[in-house]
Amino acid sequence: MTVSMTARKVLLAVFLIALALPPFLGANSYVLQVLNLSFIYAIAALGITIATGITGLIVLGQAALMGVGGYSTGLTMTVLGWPWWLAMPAAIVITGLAGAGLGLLSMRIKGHYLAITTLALNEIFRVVVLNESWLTGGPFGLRDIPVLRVPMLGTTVSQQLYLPLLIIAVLIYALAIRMYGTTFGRRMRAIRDDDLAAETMGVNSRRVRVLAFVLCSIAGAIGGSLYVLTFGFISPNNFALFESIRMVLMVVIGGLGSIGGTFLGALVVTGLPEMLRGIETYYLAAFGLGTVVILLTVPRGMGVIADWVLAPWLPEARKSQADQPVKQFKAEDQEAEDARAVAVAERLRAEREARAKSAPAPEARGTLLSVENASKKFGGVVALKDVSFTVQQGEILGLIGPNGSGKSTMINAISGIAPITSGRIMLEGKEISGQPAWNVHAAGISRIFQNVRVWGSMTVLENVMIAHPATRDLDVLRSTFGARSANAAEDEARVAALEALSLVGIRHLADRPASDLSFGQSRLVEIARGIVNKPRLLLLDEPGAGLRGGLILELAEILKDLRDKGMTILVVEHRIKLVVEMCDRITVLNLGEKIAEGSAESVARDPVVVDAYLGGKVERRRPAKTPAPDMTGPANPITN
Ligand SMILES: Nc1ncnc2c1ncn2[C@@H]1O[C@H](COP(=O)(O)OP(=O)(O)OP(=O)(O)O)[C@@H](O)[C@H]1O
Repeated sequence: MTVSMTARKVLLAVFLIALALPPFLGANSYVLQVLNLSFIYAIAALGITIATGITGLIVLGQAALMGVGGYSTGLTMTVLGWPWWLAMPAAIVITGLAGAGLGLLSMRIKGHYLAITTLALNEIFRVVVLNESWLTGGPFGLRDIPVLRVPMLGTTVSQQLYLPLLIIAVLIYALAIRMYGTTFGRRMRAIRDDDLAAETMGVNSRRVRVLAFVLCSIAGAIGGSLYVLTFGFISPNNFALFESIRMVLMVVIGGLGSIGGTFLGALVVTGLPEMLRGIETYYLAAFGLGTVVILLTVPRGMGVIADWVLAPWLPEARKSQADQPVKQFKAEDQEAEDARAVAVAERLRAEREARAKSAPAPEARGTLLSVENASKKFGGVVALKDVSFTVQQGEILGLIGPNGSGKSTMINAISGIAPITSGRIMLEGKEISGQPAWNVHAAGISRIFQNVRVWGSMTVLENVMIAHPATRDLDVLRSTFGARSANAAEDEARVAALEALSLVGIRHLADRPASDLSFGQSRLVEIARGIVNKPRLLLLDEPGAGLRGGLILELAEILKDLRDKGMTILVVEHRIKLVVEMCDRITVLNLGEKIAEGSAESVARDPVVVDAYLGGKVERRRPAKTPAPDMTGPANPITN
């Protein structure tokens, strides 16, 4: 049974109203204090969800960032005498700067090493606070910090601050959910799913990583500030390693990456141990056991419930993940997919033939890309050696060669993910070698990879929208707060993405999570993603690998269609029949060196090429003056 989106909105409203009621139902100060604490931790733990759950950067030192926020607030209020409304923004800026430093560090330190570095933050914070006691009060902490008061809301501090804390937490969570579905959220998720693919599709991973850490720190700072303003006292113990682990637990119980789940996780991790205090010494053991049972039985944690309720505000992929299990691709789906591919191929062919009758395809118009004496070494391995060739405007150039000849290395070098060791790569006279992948993409070069690399946690539409230039430079504030320019850019990217999906015949899959797709469909998503920015040069690394039947036909027709529309294409492909059918010219590599180039026919005649494919056996197999082999027939050694 599916429950309507309106019903879910009502459910959320009921939940929030129920959460607002305790002070009005006469809940005692202790209960309110525990709930206040859980709202504060919910805000701080959201930082971990943003950095770790959404962007994939493991943060194990959130309590330290919370501590920086807490101490900054406490010190500016006690030493400088600032009011809370000045102290809190100052704390956010100070902690945000610390986060930016962490982000810069994350460019050099990756994965588990980064996790260990953030873990060390806890210890660094503890040692600094303990040793600089002239400023921080050392082990005794800071006392008598003025707490916030809202007299009209009750007599005790916990009563007075209950509603403000709840409202602040709900607002911050609403902003985070909004950010998740906009361009910045998409870029974060793309980096988590596959950072290399993200970079080649124009995502500036450095900027996104730094911003993810800054947002994580801001959440920590707000949590730390509110802690100080609620309790009026802090000591190093309030922000120790144990607190970091507790916040990680909130995020994990909440279902890693689920924003709503983190809120529920914070309520459970803060509240449940207090409820279990009745069993005295065993309460923490019981809590630990309960956590393990939750994680074993519901690996997506409380995110299952939270995402289901919040579905009206979540992007389609998360929504459908919350509603139904991943769809398995079956044999009958494959048949339908094949029939669809053949139909698209026939449509494109008919359109192309009609175009050819009314107007001839544009001629090649000068050099678009020139590779000049490019060499690439991996330690002692020379993958490319002094390779030079050009790609002419509007042509399809095939790059072929036996296994290990350097084809993928060349594509990687052009697309900016594996810079050449020497030589130059020029795009219309401007050097692009040495540029990061996102700048190469912005210059007008798109690529698809040898192995399919779609972002599985996003919808097909989101996958394609990321690569559109309209949203590339939108900052987090403009896109989250829905500035008019940001909304217009989103609309432009959405329309272009749907057009690209139509062109490759899979518009009907736009709202499906990419993880649900077959291999062939994922390949088509990659092509749509590669062409949505209308690149000047499209690089394809074995686009036919793993495809068969109708999809191969469809691929060949799509590429010819793009070429007819003026797109320049450089394609690496092992299926020589496909290369011969599609390409205007062919360049051949062997052992990292260029050994031939020209038309399919001239390349096929070249004994050096045949020799490279047969590994030196050509002379024994074929007399020197035999006619050129038929590139499309099985007798040709290159085609087999
Ligand atoms: N990251 C790397 N580290 C070390 N050596 C590498 C790396 N990438 C490629 N090579 C080496 O460079 C050479 C060229 O590899 P490359 O993948 O470019 O060849 P290819 O022509 O694309 O092969 P295939 O057709 O099998 O994909 C090979 O000897 C390969 O082992």
